[in-house]
Amino acid sequence: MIRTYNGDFQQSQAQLKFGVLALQGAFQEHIHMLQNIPQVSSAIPIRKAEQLKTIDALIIPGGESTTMALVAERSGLMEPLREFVRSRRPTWGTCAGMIMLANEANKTKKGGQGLIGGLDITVNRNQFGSQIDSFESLLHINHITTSSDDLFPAIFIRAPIISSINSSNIEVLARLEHDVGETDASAIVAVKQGNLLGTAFHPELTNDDRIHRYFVQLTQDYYNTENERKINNL
Ligand SMILES: NC(=O)CC[C@H](N)C(=O)O
Repeated sequence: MIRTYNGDFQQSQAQLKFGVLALQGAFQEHIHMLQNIPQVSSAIPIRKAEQLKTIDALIIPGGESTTMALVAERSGLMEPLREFVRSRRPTWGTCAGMIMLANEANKTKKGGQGLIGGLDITVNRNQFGSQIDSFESLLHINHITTSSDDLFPAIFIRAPIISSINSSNIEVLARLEHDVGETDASAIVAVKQGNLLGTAFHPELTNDDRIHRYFVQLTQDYYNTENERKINNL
């Protein structure tokens, strides 16, 4: 028997509740992907701070990080989102979502833009400029792909890159692998730091749910360990 986060005993697997920030951008696609994963009991759009208390893990989708930050600030969500990340609950940002999770962003709008923070990285917004707005690339991703036969189809749309890693706790999960315009093949496009994930691309726009499954597994492992720790301390 597994004890879930809220202390209930379940017969089989932990049933995890996921939220997807739904202020703007590609949130519906994430919700659909999550709903098809067995350990996920619910995947709901998050628009209010109170809803954050009801979920075990969060995805921040792609879209436009400046708009997302503005709406989050207006809805009183910015500080609760920071608190969610500080509480160590698993959080994954894709594209604009990764920008929101970065501690530092370059090429921000005039006067800067609000960030949730948590990932000790610097991101360059709109790295590929208008010349290469969108492209698809097959990537090796740590923990996700195992050989050159099962690479991940990564869709980049006005994407950022991770221009600097500012902590030894960051694990690089993926690099571009091919030069794209002026951007070198070594550019970092996916990272992990504890329970935080950041991907510069859009896995929810593919048919490949391996990163979603990985995120769900990471969430399940985290709560299993937490519960064991709590039970041992009883
Ligand atoms: N597809 C995306 O999420 C684009 C990100 C967008 N360029 C931003 O800066 O927020």
